[in-house]
Amino acid sequence: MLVTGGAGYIGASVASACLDAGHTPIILDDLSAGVHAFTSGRQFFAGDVADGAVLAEVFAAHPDIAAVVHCAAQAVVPESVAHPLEYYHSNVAKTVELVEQVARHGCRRVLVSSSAAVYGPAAGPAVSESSPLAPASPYARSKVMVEQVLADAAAAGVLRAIALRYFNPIGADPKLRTGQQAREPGAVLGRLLAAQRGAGPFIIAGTDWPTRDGTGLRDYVHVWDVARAHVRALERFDDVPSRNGFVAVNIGTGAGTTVRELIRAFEAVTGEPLPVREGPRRPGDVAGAYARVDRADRLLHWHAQLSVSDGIRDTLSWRRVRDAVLNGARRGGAGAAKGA
Ligand SMILES: O=c1ccn([C@@H]2O[C@H](COP(=O)(O)OP(=O)(O)O[C@H]3O[C@H](CO)[C@H](O)[C@H](O)[C@H]3O)[C@@H](O)[C@H]2O)c(=O)[nH]1
Repeated sequence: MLVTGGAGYIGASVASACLDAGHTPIILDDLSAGVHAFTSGRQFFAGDVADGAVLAEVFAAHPDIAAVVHCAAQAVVPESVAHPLEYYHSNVAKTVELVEQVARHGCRRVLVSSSAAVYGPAAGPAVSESSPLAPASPYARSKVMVEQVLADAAAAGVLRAIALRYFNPIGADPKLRTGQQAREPGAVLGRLLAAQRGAGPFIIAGTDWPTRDGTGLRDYVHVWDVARAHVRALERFDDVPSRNGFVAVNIGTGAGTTVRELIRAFEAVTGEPLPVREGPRRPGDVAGAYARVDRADRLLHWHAQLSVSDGIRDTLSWRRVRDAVLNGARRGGAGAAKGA
């Protein structure tokens, strides 16, 4: 299968999970956010998902591509607020181009990255796929639009599509082939890592949320479970019932973790107390939600197997090898991909 964004955090994990399951991923990535080291030993085409010439080259070399896993996207919420047109162009317009091209090359299965960000804050705390959509940023709206584009194309018989709505992915490939590209990602686990290495206390962003301990609640799902969900969806693609050829599926653990619980889990994994301070809410933040995951279970025969502690442990392990992997000095852990 073709994996767009296959040199990024999630796409590279998907490519690894495909390899481990015996499916050869073909990676298409423009390396704007992805890293070249994650394509090491894998079939890789450098280019834009909307570039017809590159896609023609990909399909000429691999006419048997049965499905496209479309992970390439811009995904930084504040950046999307500052540069909405860039986000709609990259995420929506280029998806339209990609889908037209791949259908022209005879490939009619698309698995696309979507996000829990499509749901409104009022949908929580447990959100199912039929909870109301109320995307709160250009990034989130671009994901809703991508789903709509695919649903309409599916209804017209152009293709069939499955959208996976990820909750909060954490962790790294347990074999440490890939992980977060950034040294200290902006999301909460990156802030915990920064506090652990002495960059000042971790600030809890709000203690007056309507949750069991007053702190924000999220459904942290291990990126390897997320990657496995893609493999399941690809393997079951033609058996997944859908309305008019399109279906959206939540990818989460089905359980919420508060910030205080996350801190305790982090301290349990490291065995050290973490410097923590209570602070105000972040602007635009929400209390949060967790996924209802019965549809993933029913349609994909998938459920998360790894815990939040596993995600923390793999994040810490990844931090130790990250520089060596990105510099090409280390090609993942045991069982790293050999040339595909
Ligand atoms: O220093 C911090 C950072 C985060 N938090 C809390 O940790 C939880 C998780 O925060 P994240 O920023 O990790 O996750 P969000 O769900 O808020 O945001 C994530 O999902 C968004 C889409 O919904 C975007 O993709 C965003 O980039 C990504 O981080 C929240 O309760 C937040 O308030 C803190 O207490 N302190």
